[in-house]
Amino acid sequence: MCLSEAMTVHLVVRVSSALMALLACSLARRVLTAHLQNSIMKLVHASQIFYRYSYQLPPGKQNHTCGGADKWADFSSSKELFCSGGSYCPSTIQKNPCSSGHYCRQGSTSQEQCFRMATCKSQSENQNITAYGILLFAGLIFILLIIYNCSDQVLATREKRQAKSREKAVQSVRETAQAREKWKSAKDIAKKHAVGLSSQFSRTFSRRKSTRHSDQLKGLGQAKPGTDAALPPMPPNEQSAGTSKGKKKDKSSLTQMIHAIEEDPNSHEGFNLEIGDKNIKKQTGKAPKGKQLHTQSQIFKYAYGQIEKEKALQEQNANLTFSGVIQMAGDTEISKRPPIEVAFKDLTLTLKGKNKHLMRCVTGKISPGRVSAVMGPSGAGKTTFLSALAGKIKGCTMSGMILVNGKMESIHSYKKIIGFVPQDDIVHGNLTVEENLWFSARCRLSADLPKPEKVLVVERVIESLGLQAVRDSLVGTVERRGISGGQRKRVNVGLEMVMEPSLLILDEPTSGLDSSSSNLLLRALRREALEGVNICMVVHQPSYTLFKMFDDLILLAKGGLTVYHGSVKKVEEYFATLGITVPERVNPPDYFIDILEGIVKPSTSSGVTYKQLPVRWMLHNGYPVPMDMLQSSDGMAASAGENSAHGGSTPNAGSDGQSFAGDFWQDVKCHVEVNKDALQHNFLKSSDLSERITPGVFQQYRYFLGRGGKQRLREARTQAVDFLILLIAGVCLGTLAKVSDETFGAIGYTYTVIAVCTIFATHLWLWKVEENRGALLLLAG
Ligand SMILES: Nc1ncnc2c1ncn2[C@@H]1O[C@H](COP(=O)(O)OP(=O)(O)OP(=O)(O)O)[C@@H](O)[C@H]1O
Repeated sequence: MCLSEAMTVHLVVRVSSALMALLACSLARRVLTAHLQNSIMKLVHASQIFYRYSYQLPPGKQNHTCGGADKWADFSSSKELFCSGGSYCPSTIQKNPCSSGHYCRQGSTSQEQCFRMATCKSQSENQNITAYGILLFAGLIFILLIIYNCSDQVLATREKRQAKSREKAVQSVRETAQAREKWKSAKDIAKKHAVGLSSQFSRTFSRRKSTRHSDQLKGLGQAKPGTDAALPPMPPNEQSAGTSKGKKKDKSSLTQMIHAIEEDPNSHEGFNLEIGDKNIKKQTGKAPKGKQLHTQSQIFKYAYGQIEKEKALQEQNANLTFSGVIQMAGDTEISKRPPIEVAFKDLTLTLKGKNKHLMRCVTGKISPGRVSAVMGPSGAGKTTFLSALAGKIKGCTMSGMILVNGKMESIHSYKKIIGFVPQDDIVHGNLTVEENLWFSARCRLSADLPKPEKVLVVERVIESLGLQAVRDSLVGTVERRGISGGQRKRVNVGLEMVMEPSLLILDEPTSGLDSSSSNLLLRALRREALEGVNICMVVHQPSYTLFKMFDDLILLAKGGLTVYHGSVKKVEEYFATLGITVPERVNPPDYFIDILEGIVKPSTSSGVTYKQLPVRWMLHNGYPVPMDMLQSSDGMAASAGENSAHGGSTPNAGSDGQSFAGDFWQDVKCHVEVNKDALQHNFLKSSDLSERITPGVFQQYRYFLGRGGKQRLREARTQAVDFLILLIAGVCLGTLAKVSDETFGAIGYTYTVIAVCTIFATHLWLWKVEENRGALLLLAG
């Protein structure tokens, strides 16, 4: 009975049942009593879930019953329960050694044939598959080497092709522009000649005409029948057709040309652009939407052609007359964005839970088409002010009003057309400059805008931020050096510019930039303002030239109090009314900020102190002044601004006398409030008034996947090295660790886990070292 049972056991079932039995045995031995074991065994038996093992009789006990197989046995202490490895047991009484070319694992009832390239000596328990291992190892190394060497090539080839078609487009546009210039100058010459000729003709004709006319007059009465004079006068064209055909035809076409030139001296009639927008314009009758353009080269040609045209228009603008400006304003070519004007009245922000004022009684507005600078000492609340404007403030209660386009609407309703550039970088280091901009444009521009138009937007931004030279360069990460810091800052700004915002808010975009880069950036922003964009930015220590490039200034004192808000041109005039004059050769913004910091004592005859400046501004504009501020300005109480600036108490603060539990409770409350705000900010939907339909979630997810793929491909080199290290580690440890049936290679697995952890820990450490190295280099410098 035992034998027949043993012979019917299938290999797979046997292994699984052995595994189950092993686990159960080792556990049961420790935990269960013998009685419990028997009960379980009976249960298992009755359920018929498990098959029994191939059983081998103890040596020398031929008549031994097979009852032992029905009992649980501890595998680790009595191996002989199974047919031992290297032999096979066709019956319970027979044990044969495994022959060469075969292998017999523990508990075998027959010997197994070795695989083709594997070697099996006689009495082998396992086949030797080293050859397979070497092949696999070589194959994996080969694949990793391919990834290491070619991963960059895939993207590089694509980029090269794109760059080529772009170069071609630039070349063609340049040629077109040159040809256009030639055509224009030829036309000018022709025009001059034509005008000369026409005056000559008119003189000759008028002479002849007068002669003929007098002849006609003379001959009217004496004309003989059958002569010309008797006939009614012919229309001039017919006349010319009838008589001196050649000359007169010349004259008429010349006249037409003169008229054409006189009507539109800039027309390029007779001059066909290869893929110029003018041609398309003629077909559609209005500005092209790029729908007809399909190939990359066509799209680039269109974009560059358009940019060239805009440049020419700008050059013309430089010496525009007043009437020219009026014409320009009506020109549909200059696209205007939907305007966003933000007005704020008595804006006060108080930190929840702590009752600390971050900003107080700020009143004013920022307008479309103007560039406003927010300045003030460090910690004055500039970033807080920008965040409040953009509707990004969290953990604060806000009082006062914010009006958008004169209405009480939530700023969130316009979020699709509001760009926000934070202080920290938002670029992706392992994408190129162009890829970063393109991703932002695709996700945030209107979904129905055709691709060529999006390309045009991106190209325009690259051009205006002076990023052409680095457009194909990686932005760079800690591990991989990329573009310079200044260029990186510009890319940050570009990410928001490509979404064509109506309100653009920037937090210190010029920090860390040299004066020429700052100038370039501000010029680009001014160009945006020309399109009606409302620009508001925090700027630190601008040079005088830069300062003069702003339209408006919002000067904040510590505690988020306004000291001045108005035109840049009038700031010195205002401070002069307070008796504060900027000394010679001192940069006005630097001087004002030094005063607000308390570093410089204003040289004033009126005795105004820096603490009084916010109240003076309020009184100057007739704004209501809170009592505590009024008292503080009179020197009767501690200044609210000063308190806030130094992190002290404000209206209801009284933490000094609070117990630890009270403080803790305040902190918890504050934390909850901040999280609540964050949740509301992310999940509460406000109505969309931006009139822009951006790509849907799935479309954006598709773009995101594309970007992710590129990033992974860029990191492929590092990952290939990681896998190579893992592979070698695995081979080494695998060779060292003995794999046996009892442990199921658990030691090998443990080693591998340790190796993986070590490698990742090393990576982390390396990143830290890199970061610190950067910091140390800075310190050393
Ligand atoms: N969420 C907040 N929790 C606690 N304090 C805050 C919070 N937000 C701002 N503050 C405090 O408000 C003050 C103004 O901060 P803000 O970052 O607006 O200053 P800033 O003028 O932009 O400074 P800097 O020029 O140095 O960037 C600081 O004292 C800051 O500690």
